[in-house]
Amino acid sequence: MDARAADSRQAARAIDALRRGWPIGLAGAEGALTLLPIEGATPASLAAFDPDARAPLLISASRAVTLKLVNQLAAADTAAPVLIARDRWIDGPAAAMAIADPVSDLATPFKGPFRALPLVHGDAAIAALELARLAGLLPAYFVGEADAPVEARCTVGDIAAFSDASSLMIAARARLPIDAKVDSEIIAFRSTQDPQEHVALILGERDGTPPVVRLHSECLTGDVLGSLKCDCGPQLHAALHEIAEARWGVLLYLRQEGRGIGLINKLRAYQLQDQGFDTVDANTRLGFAIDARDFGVAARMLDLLGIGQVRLLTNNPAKVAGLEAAGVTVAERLPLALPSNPFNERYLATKRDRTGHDL
Ligand SMILES: Nc1nc2c(ncn2[C@@H]2O[C@H](COP(=O)(O)OP(=O)(O)OP(=O)(O)O)[C@@H](O)[C@H]2O)c(=O)[nH]1
Ligand SMILES: [Zn+2]
Repeated sequence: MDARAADSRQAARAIDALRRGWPIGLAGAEGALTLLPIEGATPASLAAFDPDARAPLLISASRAVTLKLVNQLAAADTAAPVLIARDRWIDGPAAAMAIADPVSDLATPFKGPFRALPLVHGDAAIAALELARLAGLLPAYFVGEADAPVEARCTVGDIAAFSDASSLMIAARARLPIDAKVDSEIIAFRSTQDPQEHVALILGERDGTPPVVRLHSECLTGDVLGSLKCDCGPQLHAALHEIAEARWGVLLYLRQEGRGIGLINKLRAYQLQDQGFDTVDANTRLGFAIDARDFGVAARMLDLLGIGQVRLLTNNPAKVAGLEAAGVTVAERLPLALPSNPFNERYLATKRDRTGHDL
């Protein structure tokens, strides 16, 4: 690996390339990988990347479990990404997509046989899956020859630098009377890395007491469209009204759609839920963490607002732990539970039973 300092711009370029379906190089301490994302690959882009049709596939460990590949791996390797040999039946992007995308398993139940290969450059492989998440893609790649053409090159360190919230700054603020409280101000944040613009709403007049704070993760379907599959929309409005009734408080609107996997992957998770999997298993089957959010960004926003202590509106112990780990004192946890409906009953039960929500 080259010894230059970590540069988040290289990760930003790599993410942009992946979104466009372009190949990238990714270097780790153990060596470099040349990668073409399976999602977005075309017969032409694959032929340019891998003219001899030899490039193996890199997939997540949990996807390998579903594909019954783990029995070919050493027990110690079951959490690591998995390389699959490019056997003849994997004859193009469509066959590879059937391997990458669990949503299509019902349509293409007979796949294989698979041959697992020893994983090379493990740290780069793990970072590659993280980069796919940041790009909103399925975590799956063709792994090409070292001299295959690439559009961007980054390192494992660049990706870590990209996710560092310390460059987040306040970019603009304005008075914003809202339905829940006329006396409110909106503050938008920007970082030099991540283009996501997080937002804070401050309701009421700041006094010396810890504010009531809600960390709300973006949910386009629930917040905007009134989806009944989750509790996000009603929670957002209930939180704003609770904060409005407190002495003062803050709502952080965090651009962490789908618990950090992005809108498109969340909709894939919804399709898996329609096939019978719950919200936890749907994420895992896609190859993602159950919750990919990083609440360090929320801590940084609070810090920029001069808030060190909060009364946190949540049922999620991971939010309390995440804020505390990042240096924010959670003086009190206030519950925020709303009535269920027939469409989100199972989702709420899963949060209670499998992710430790206090519901
Ligand atoms: N991946 C995935 N994300 C979902 C699903 N349903 C809702 N979400 C996302 O989950 C996030 C909502 O979580 P929050 O309401 O902030 O928090 P929480 O973890 O439920 O904890 P509380 O503070 O107790 O509400 C949003 O980003 C939604 O888009 C799902 O089935 N799959
Ligand atoms: Zn939601």
